[in-house]
Amino acid sequence: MNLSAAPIVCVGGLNIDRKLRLLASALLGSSNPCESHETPGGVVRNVAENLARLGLPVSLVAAVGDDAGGRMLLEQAATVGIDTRAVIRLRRHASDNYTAVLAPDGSLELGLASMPLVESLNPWALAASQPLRASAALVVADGNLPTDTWPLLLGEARASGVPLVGVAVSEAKMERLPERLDGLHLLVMNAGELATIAAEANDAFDALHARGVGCVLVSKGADGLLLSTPGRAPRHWPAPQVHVVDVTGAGDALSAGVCASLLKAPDDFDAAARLGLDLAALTLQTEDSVHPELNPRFLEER
Ligand SMILES: Nc1ncnc2c1ncn2[C@@H]1O[C@H](COP(=O)(O)OP(=O)(O)O)[C@@H](O)[C@H]1O
Ligand SMILES: O=c1[nH]cc([C@@H]2O[C@H](COP(=O)(O)O)[C@@H](O)[C@H]2O)c(=O)[nH]1
Repeated sequence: MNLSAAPIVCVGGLNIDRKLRLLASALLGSSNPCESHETPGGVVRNVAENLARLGLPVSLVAAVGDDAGGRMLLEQAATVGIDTRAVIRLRRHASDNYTAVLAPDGSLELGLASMPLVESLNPWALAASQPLRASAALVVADGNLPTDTWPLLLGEARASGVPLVGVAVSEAKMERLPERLDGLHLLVMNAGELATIAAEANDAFDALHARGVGCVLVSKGADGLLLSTPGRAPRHWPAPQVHVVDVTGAGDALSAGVCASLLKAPDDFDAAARLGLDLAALTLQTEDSVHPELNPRFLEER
C-alpha cells in the first residue's frame, strides 16, 4: 500500500442511522421513553467519512434512494469531502436505514438494519466503477455486500494488486462472505462476528487464514483488539479507557484508523492498531457515528 493521490475506494452500506436512547432500562413488550438522534451511517460510509476527515482522498461506491434522507446523505458526504460520483441513485426508492436502540449508558440493546438498496450492489452494477477500484490506493468493502459481489472484488484485487480490506457488519451478515476469500488482505470484525466462524478464537483465525484471508483484526470492546497473521500467535493491544457516550461507529472508526495507518506504513501493525484504537476511543465520545471534530491533525501529529 502507498500514500498517494489515488483514492481509497469504499464499497458497501450507506444508511440513515436513527439512535434511540432509552431513558431507563428497557421494558420489553411495552412503550419506553427515549431520546432520538439521526445521523449518516452505514459501515463503509462511516469508514469513508473517518478517512475523509483525516484528509485522505476517498470515493464511495454505494446505493441511495431519491428521498429527503438520500439527499441529506449525499450532501453531507460532499461536505466532508467524500467523492460520491460512483454512488448509484435509485429512483422511487427510500434510502437504507439502521435503528440502534441504546441503553442509558450508550451500549447497544438492539440494532435493526433495513437495507434493501445495498442488495443492488451486484457484480453487474459494480462493473461501471471497476476502473476506479483498479487505480485505487486501497479498496475497503463491507459485509453488507451481496455474496455474489465478493468474487468480483477478490478477483479484481488479485489482478490489480490493489489491497482489499473487508469490514464485517453484523453476526447475521457473516454468512454473506463466500467460502473462498483469496485476495482479502485484511478482515476486520468484532468478537461476536469472529465467534460465527468458530467458538474458539484460535480455531476461527486458522479457519479464516485457510479460506485465504491475510490478516484478521478482531475488536473486543473494552478489551481492545487482537491481530492474527498466518503462522503466528495473535497479538493483543489494550483499548484506551474513555467515558462512553455512544458505541455506534467505534468499530468503523477502528477500521478507518487501521486503513489510514497501513497506507502510510504497510508492515507496521503496531502503528495501525494504535491509530485504530485512538480513533475508536474518540468516536465513543460522540453520539454521531463519526466524530464531527476529527481532522487531518489527528494523523499528522502522530
Ligand atoms: N466500553 C469500551 N471502553 C473502551 N473502549 C471501547 C469500549 N467499547 C468499544 N471500545 C473501542 O472500540 C473498538 C470497537 O468496539 P467493538 O465493540 O469491539 O466493535 P463494534 O462497535 O464493531 O461492535 C474496541 O476495539 C475498543 O477500542
Ligand atoms: O447490517 C448492518 N448493520 C449496521 C450497519 C451500520 O453499522 C454502523 C454501526 O457500526 P458499529 O458496529 O461500529 O457500531 C451504523 O452506522 C449502521 O448503519 C450496517 O451498515 N449494516
